[in-house]
Amino acid sequence: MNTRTSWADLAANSAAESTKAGSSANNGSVGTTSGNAPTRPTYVPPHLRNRVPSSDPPAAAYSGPASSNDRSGYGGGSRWGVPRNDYRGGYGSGGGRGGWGNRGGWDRGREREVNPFGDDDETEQPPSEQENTGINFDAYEDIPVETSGDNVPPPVNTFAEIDLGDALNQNIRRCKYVKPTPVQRHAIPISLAGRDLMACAQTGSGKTAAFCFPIISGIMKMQDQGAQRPPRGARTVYPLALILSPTRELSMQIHEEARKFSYQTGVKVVVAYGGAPIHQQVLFMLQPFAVASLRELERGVDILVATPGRLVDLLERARVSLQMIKYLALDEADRMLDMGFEPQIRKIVEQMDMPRPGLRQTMLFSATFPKEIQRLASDFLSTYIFLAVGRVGSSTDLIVQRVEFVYEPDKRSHLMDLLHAQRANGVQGKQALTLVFVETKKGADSLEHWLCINGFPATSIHGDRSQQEREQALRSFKTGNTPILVATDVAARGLDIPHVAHVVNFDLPNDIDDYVHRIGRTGRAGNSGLATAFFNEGNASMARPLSELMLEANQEVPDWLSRFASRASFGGGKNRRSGGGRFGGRDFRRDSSFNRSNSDYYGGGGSGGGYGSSAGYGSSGGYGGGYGPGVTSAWD
Ligand SMILES: Nc1ncnc2c1ncn2[C@@H]1O[C@H](COP(=O)(O)OP(=O)(O)OP(=O)(O)O)[C@@H](O)[C@H]1O
Repeated sequence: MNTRTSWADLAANSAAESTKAGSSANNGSVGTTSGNAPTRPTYVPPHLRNRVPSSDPPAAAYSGPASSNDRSGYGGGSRWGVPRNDYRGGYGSGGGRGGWGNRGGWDRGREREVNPFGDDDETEQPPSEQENTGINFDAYEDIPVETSGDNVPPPVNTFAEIDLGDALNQNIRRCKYVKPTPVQRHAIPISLAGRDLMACAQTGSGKTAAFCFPIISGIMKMQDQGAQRPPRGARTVYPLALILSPTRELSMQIHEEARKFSYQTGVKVVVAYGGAPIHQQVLFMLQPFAVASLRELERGVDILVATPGRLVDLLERARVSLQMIKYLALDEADRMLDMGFEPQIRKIVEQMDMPRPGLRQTMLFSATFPKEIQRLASDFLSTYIFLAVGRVGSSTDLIVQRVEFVYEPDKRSHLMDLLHAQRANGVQGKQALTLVFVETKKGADSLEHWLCINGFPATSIHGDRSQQEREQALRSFKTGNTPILVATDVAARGLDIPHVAHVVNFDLPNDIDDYVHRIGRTGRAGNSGLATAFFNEGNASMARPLSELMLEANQEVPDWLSRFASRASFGGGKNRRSGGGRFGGRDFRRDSSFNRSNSDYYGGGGSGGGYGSSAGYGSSGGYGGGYGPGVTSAWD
């Protein structure tokens, strides 16, 4: 149960944490202090922002700390010309242009590995259980867990109980992970036992490590057993594991995490993701950077982290072969299998040279898993275990949720009121990190502009921004240089940004699962957070799923929303609650209406078919669309 405080207090508390944690990064930064508008010498309006000067050189395969004028005419992610202080030393670039890169991992010439922890002096201090590990374990003590499938391996309580290998265990300690989170307690033994897995667990509950640890540990074991690897330097590379995610930023984040977990294990992790808009990309593929990065990749990859579009491109150009894949992980698996991505995923998994289910191990993870998507996903799995941790498809009750009725034309001034109050309650006048979701890219640009001219340093992330702008915006937000990030759904899933105090759904999404992922950018790893949604008649179809979700998460549902919910006709395609709207998400194999043919879904493996069937998926725009006419998908 939440200890309720006002939203401003919550935001202020979180800002206090932010201040502590981010003080070095923020040191002297412009735009986060006091209520006055910052000095903005070089503001560039949104319509000029994507004009990348043609003289802008291709990014190098490695870049150290950059100077402040290397970005398209404006300095910080804020576009205010704020001096940049948000580069992490030693961070391999991969360029801002997408493409490839082992981002700072291996010095491939000499096979010397850059320490991703920056603790080269090796004075390792094992953290005590009291020490702040980023996870508030008490919040997870009584979390409900449900598993189904044959012979489910028992969960563990500690990392020590699992044979992950010394090097990986040391990295877990370096990450200050004292004990496994609930999803890790269950998922890691299942995966180590070689079983396929479909796992649902709440946002921010540690799913990345849950799929990375077994993969890294498995590859280490293969190395110990002297497994044959293809020769390095070949034009085609043969990764042993593939991790797919829907956005570039999420792929980069998974890569960074995986690189930490695999430090000094001998396991090599490389990321490949989409980059600039297609016309620039074609041009860019001819640039030396692309060639250099491909060469880098040719020096070896064990785990390839990728977005689907870029991977298809690489497969078609025969730069990557999936023949040797032993592990396939789909993060945000329900998104990866919805209308937008499903054909690409089928191509990668079924139509290229990847080993069949049963010959590889497949792990699907998400916080939401609608039954229709579970059914689709079963095509990719063999005799799998379904794991549900927490109220799946639900939000965590660590997030205080507010819904406010705001007419469309009043949204901006209402947002302004929230931000002013938040600033007044903030720590030392600092703005708490606030993530504002809007529906369209244009809407993001225009709100960002409006916030900036009204004294709130903001930046934005959406699909029309270049990759380097997107990365820069994220950095600028993380460091607090621009403590407001206006985003489309491209930032809704997976991004782990510490100290986000407040998520504002300026425009509510059309899909309740998207709402769950969006608000999950706060209240992560056991910390509290606040989510405010602006609701009006245009969101009537969300009234019912939203009020149900809030009730489930012990939130106060305003009377007016309940009235909307009782009026709203329900049963529309998009707002089915994940897993059937009850605790645990539900294994679709247990639902007789999904088992019409009486085939043995517990047997998994290829019997699932049924895409486009009368189960409802694929009809009326299908699940997970949510983009109105003229709105292009925010996804990569
Ligand atoms: N065992 C652990 N101990 C302490 N911190 C952990 C542990 N496992 C993960 N974390 C931290 O918890 C945070 C959230 O983890 P992660 O990003 O994997 O969540 P997630 O479940 O994938 O969220 P989402 O559904 O939003 O993608 C990260 O900062 C991660 O480093």
